[in-house]
Amino acid sequence: MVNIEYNALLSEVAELGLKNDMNAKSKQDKYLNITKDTGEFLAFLTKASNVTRILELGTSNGYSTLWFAGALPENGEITTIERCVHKYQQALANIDRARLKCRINAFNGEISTILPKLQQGFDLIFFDADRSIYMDILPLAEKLLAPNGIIVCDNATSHAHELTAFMQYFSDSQRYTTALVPVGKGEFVAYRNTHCYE
Ligand SMILES: C[S@@+](CC[C@H](N)C(=O)[O-])C[C@H]1O[C@@H](n2cnc3c(N)ncnc32)[C@H](O)[C@@H]1O
Repeated sequence: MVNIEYNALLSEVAELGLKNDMNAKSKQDKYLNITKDTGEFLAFLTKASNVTRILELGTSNGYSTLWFAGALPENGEITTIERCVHKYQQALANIDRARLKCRINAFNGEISTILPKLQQGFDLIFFDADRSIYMDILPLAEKLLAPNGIIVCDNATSHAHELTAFMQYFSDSQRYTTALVPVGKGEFVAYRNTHCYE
């Protein structure tokens, strides 16, 4: 898909997301998409860091998946996990429309159940799901992260109080270089310095 059509698709998915969230009866029904400038930041990070394997926790309707996938090279792949069937199906439909060349492995299920089944070596792991499980799944996520891999966590300023322990874990570790990027709802990034799986 050429750039101009791809941008139009991204705008359409974002707009439908906003409309959906305005009419949603509960938080579970909301798509809660990343902001457009967050998408631009994620695409920039993917390209500038030569990322080829991405793991996304929290697909929703696939808006952030499309930002990542559009920035991946043809041999790239993104694995994304969503537990809500309706959102997962919506994501599949959006991904289908994008006619992407890279591989997209979309899973419908619980993050904690699916993570142990994945192959190690993700260059980037994006956290955008239920924040209360992040500390529990951290050991599994670290196992899956490639040497010199990057962790990105959304809502780092909008819900900073819920992410204190998570961000502190990386900031206190010699093995990571971290930054809080003031884009969208706040993107916390942690770069793994060394070649170690612990
Ligand atoms: C903030 S939304 C993700 C938005 C998406 N990244 C985007 O920007 O388009 C969080 C999603 O994670 C899903 N989710 C939350 N906790 C989960 C879990 N433990 N396992 C699987 N999916 C989960 C929710 O159903 C919700 O759709």
